Amino acid sequence: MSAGVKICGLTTKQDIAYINELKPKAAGFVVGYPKSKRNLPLSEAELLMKEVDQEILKVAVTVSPEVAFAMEIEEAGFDVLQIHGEFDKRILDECKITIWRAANIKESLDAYHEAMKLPKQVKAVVLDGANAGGGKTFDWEQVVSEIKERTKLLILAGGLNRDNVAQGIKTFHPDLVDVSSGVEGTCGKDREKIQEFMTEVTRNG
Ligand SMILES: O=C(O)c1ccccc1NCC(=O)[C@H](O)[C@H](O)COP(=O)(O)O
Repeated sequence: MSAGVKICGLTTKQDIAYINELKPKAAGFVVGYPKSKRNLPLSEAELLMKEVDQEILKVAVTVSPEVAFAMEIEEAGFDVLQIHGEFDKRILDECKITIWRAANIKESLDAYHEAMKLPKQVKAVVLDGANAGGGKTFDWEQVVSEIKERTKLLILAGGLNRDNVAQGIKTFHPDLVDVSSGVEGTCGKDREKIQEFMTEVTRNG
């Protein structure tokens, strides 16, 4: 079966229209991280998220969230909370929401190995470039040669685009591929780029 696609960093009604037409598996909204050009206040992300078709997973993506913010995200109705940066484990006690833990690959793979050991509520590990949403790949060959343990779903992210996603799938056999920069135009997401990316994924399993 083909890898699913997550289109991340949605910010406009136009982006939502593309997603509802092209139907990736998941749609991501960056919240609580004003340093990002894709950041939205939670209330705005919630309004857009409610416009996303029912069958598409709605993912709130954030960095080092406090427990109270994780609770707000859950209450807003997102399906998944994707956590970059620090992970306060008390979130697991206070929230029931499915968590995807991001491992931003800088030098070591420690973050990946730690993420794989987390409790079952953490359903997936997102292998991402050094900087979230940075549009840059990491050293795939080096990383895949060091990954043995795989007890959760694997999501490949970081610098993917229509030209390299086939190789990424061949290298990691991920459950999902996650893209943001690679499907952007000058102003938000680009419909043609999303479509071409999704076609490549379908073609390459
Ligand atoms: O997109 C951001 O600016 C961002 C900021 C903080 C945390 C996560 C963020 N993005 C997450 C993603 O878009 C993806 O999970 C992933 O990093 C892929 O991004 P890209 O390399 O741009 O395709």
